[in-house]
Amino acid sequence: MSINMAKSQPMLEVVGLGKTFGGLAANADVSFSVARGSISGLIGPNGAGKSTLFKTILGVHRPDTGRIMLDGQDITQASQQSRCRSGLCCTFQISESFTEMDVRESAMVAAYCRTSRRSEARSIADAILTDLGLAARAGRRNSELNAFERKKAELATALATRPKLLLLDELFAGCSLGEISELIDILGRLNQRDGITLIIVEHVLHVIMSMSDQVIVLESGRIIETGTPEQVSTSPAVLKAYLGEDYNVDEHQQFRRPG
Ligand SMILES: Nc1ncnc2c1ncn2[C@@H]1O[C@H](COP(=O)(O)OP(=O)(O)OP(=O)(O)O)[C@@H](O)[C@H]1O
Repeated sequence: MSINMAKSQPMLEVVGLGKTFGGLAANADVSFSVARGSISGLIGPNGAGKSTLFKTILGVHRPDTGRIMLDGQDITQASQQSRCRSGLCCTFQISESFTEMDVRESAMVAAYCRTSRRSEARSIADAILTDLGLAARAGRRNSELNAFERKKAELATALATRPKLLLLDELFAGCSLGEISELIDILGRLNQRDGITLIIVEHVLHVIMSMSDQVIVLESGRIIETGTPEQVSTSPAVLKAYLGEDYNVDEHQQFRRPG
């Protein structure tokens, strides 16, 4: 494959993905693609199917229909570990088994996905902790961190796998305005400086609208709109999904809840 072809190839391509639980279609005929080096926002009302889609992309769920291509490689049947080695990772809450580890050890465990050498895993972990402003907490147990430090430790652990595509599930939830702005700076750096492609699921809509190159909107398991933040924020289908039939569009045609 020529270099130009590789560059134009999407980082992620999802085609006709479907996942049902019992009789409920949590995702139905979901198709979209994510450009290399871009930031995509995935939004939708509660129960729209966002987490199910993330989990299916990550290999937690097996889809009933459709396929998933990561950087040109079909990963539909791949294990979670193999997806991680192929460069797909998510931020996940530090589980019980990690709470008694220190911050550096958690990141080192993740770095072993890239190297079997302890010294190298340690230098990967330390470089990331320094970059995220967590170096001074490297020797602290995860259980000793405050909520925001815990989020950054989760991000550090995900980054230690050296992802090319990182899925972020509600990273901004519960953050103060100052913390939101710090996270936006960090994610911008990871995207612009390191070339990491990002997909962000978030209920904090102004974050999605300010950061994303494209926004994908799910409702009842199906994509109802894909476009730039501007296109999505004025889409009648999106307004109806969020606000119901009786929505009003303000004089700036902006997407916001009334009141
Ligand atoms: N493991 C499961 N077993 C059965 N039903 C499930 C399972 N996971 C999700 N669902 C159902 O699938 C639908 C989509 O759920 P999902 O969590 O993907 O939505 P969401 O958009 O992430 O919602 P939220 O914004 O509230 O987190 C919901 O009706 C949910 O109850």
